Amino acid sequence: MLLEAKDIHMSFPEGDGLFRRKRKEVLKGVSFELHKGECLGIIGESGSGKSTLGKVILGLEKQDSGKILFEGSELRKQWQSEMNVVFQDYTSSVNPKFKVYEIINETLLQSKLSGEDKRKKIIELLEQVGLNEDFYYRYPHQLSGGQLQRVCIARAIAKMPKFILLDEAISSLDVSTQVQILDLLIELKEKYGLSYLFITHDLTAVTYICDRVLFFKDGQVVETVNNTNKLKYVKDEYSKLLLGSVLDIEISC
Ligand SMILES: Nc1ncnc2c1ncn2[C@@H]1O[C@H](COP(=O)(O)OP(=O)(O)OP(=O)(O)O)[C@@H](O)[C@H]1O
Repeated sequence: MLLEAKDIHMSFPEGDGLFRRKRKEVLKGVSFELHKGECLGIIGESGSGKSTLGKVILGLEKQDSGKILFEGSELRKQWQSEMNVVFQDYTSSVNPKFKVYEIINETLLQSKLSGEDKRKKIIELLEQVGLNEDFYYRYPHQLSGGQLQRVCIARAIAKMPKFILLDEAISSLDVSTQVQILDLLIELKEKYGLSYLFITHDLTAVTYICDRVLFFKDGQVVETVNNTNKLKYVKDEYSKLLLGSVLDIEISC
């Protein structure tokens, strides 16, 4: 087991001033397991708490209660460097004043590589995501959306993490670029044994890349499908609704 979430609860303050003591529960007892080398999809409607769950896993938000275990350990310091993230909004997740090599170098700052070795490593990473040396000195505005998302993926894999959170990582791209990025993610997963948590609204992408999928509603996992080829056999009413609205299939009862 790579990652385990056990009964995660999370709430945010609601309202202003005096009323800020009121809290809104966004995660209501979320539990799941992510196996090594698998891609687990989390699909659910907007506002259901998917990104909040991602942030709790990355340690960007602190849960009210519940445990996150990585390789059986709760000690975040030990495993923080084994995780990385690719967000939907590639333009705001990079510093526009940074050149491509500086963006990738953000993950390599602690590495002992220096000078020519670091340059070689960055070029190697660019090649791994289907780019090349020509992109090294370019600024984000000189890249297409797909190319910039590839740079973000290069930054995410630079230290060879075991786990990458993909939060709507393809949603801002056009359909043909989405397929290219999904193919790249599948290739990297197989090559390096990476594990992904793939947060999305997009069921087609789920069937393309995910091994298993969690249906998420109102801060809770309402159903887990262990084989994405069997999506049409979902039992939960919400999962059926979600599937029926996206896929033109008859959902079995
Ligand atoms: N920092 C915050 N402070 C207060 N409320 C927040 C905060 N972050 C998220 N929320 C609220 O938590 C709920 C869940 O948000 P979240 O972004 O996790 O949903 P989501 O399922 O990822 O939605 P989407 O698919 O639209 O990105 C929303 O009602 C949101 O307004």
